[in-house]
Amino acid sequence: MLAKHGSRRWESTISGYHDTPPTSRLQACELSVFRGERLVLDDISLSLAPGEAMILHGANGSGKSTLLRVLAGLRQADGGHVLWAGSDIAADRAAHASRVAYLGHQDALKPGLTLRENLHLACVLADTAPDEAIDAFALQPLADLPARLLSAGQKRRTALARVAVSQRPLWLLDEPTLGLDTHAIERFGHVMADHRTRGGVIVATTHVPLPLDDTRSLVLPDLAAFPLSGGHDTEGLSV
Ligand SMILES: Nc1ncnc2c1ncn2[C@@H]1O[C@H](COP(=O)(O)OP(=O)(O)OP(=O)(O)O)[C@@H](O)[C@H]1O
Repeated sequence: MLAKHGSRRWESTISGYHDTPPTSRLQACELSVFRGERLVLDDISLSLAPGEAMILHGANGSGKSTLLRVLAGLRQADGGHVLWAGSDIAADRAAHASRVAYLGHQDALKPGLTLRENLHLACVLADTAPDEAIDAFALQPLADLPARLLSAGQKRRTALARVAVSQRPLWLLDEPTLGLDTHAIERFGHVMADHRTRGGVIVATTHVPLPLDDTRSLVLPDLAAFPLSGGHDTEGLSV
């Protein structure tokens, strides 16, 4: 358990996140997104129940990061909707932001703050303590070093620890294992399994295998292979 006992977001008996009752579900319905003139996502639908995980596959440029950002509410789709528990996330963006832990390609650490200090704000927002996540990613010996002194893999572990302490039910992870060694990947697998056991949902992009069991998979076609007009003959994708 990564939350402090008695926190707002954690029920003290083994249970799950407060805002992921069994009826909560992430859904994307017929999403389409243009980047500039180019249609990048066309008619993408998905549906994930609490505890489920999905891996997004596809060639470079096929729109995996774009889809994650739309699911996070960081980018608006040009068509279609994203729903959480049946409600359009556009109806209350602040509420959606408070349930999402988003990790992009950048680790977004403050270089002058220590590892532990970098976790502090997420801990305050979630009313959690950092120690269990620090342990989960074997970061104890580094906890009081400024982030600027960490290696690439150590920074990535710290960014993943920040996701873990967030106590957010929806994890959207863009190539989360970038730079991780095999031990760190294994540890990350345990953290993801724990998240799912508590009803958390994961959508992750990756070009390498992730330590996740029983995942759904969505392969995005590379629409750059089609004319700029967006006129192409692929079927809409639905998972
Ligand atoms: N700011 C932008 N303006 C216009 N097009 C963009 C912009 N950013 C990205 N794109 C285009 O959007 C498409 C999808 O990019 P995206 O980053 O979502 O792909 P990806 O599948 O995550 O790629 P990768 O596997 O390389 O990380 C690409 O063709 C890219 O060139």
